[in-house]
Amino acid sequence: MAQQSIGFIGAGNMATSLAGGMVAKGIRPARIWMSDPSRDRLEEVSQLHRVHVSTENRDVAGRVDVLVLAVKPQMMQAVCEDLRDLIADRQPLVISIAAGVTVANLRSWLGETPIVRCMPNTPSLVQAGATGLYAAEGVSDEQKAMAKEILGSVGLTFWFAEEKELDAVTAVSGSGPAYFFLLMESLIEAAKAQGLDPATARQMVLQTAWGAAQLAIASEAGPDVLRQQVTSPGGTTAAALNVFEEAGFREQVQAAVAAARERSEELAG
Ligand SMILES: NC(=O)C1=CN([C@@H]2O[C@H](COP(=O)(O)OP(=O)(O)OC[C@H]3O[C@@H](n4cnc5c(N)ncnc54)[C@H](OP(=O)(O)O)[C@@H]3O)[C@@H](O)[C@H]2O)C=CC1
Ligand SMILES: O=C(O)[C@@H]1CCC=N1
Repeated sequence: MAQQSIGFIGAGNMATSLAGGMVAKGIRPARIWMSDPSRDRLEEVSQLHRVHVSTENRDVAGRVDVLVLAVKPQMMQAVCEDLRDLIADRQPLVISIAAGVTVANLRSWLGETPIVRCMPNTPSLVQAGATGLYAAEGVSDEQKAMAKEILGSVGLTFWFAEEKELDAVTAVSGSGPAYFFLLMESLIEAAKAQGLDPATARQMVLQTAWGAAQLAIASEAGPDVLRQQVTSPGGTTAAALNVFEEAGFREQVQAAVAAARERSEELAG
């Protein structure tokens, strides 16, 4: 990977997942900077990943080649406007990971600079991320390659030609890990309710989730076929799946993803 320095504005869950994943992948921590108002948080991140930290966003934005904006969407305007003069001078590649915040929003707050919007997810921490990317007009091929290299160091990357598509990406892969974690939580609770001890319940559920994902990735067959292979006619799986189907599980997933997409659109303001 090239030797550009990378700065994160905001050292929250997603930024630390990305930075931690990048360091674990072999990117030198000395190339990574992070800023956040919380000294405690920065101390924790620097202990864990050995990256440079600062409580001053301008200190980070003034020294890096690639600036990753990783604050909550609601904070983005104030954060960008504070950096506007530095951005005008330095013209770094800006990568925003914020849900819903559009290139038009970012341009109006930051001024002219190359902008890539992306939607990563927290499994990036273990190099198992999935990131959707969209390059605004004016981003060079070299800058696109740089963005792909950074996000690609922590998982799979997918380019989208239309910015609007990122709302669907947010609802599917951005928020998606939480849907699977909810299923894991619920299955652990159910296992405990059936009398398994908590530690065993947790391990068995996580191994089952990991195994199912690995099998689905490795297999040519789709998840529908793999589901059928588990489901013996008149057996236990059929009894469980009937409960899910009767409760409208599929419709609930459709509605949940539509709600996430709608929220992503609302965040654009
Ligand atoms: N979490 C996820 O799975 C994903 C999140 N995202 C996007 O990533 C962004 C961050 O989300 P997430 O990591 O979950 O949120 P967090 O709240 O965990 O992280 C945001 C961080 O920014 C800090 N912060 C607040 N104000 C400022 C400021 N003025 N300057 C610098 N840092 C500041 C916050 O500090 P404090 O807590 O003290 O306010 C917090 O540490 C969002 O825009 C979200 O849409 C995208 C994909 C997935
Ligand atoms: O919940 C959120 O808004 C962010 C975006 C995708 C995942 N977390």
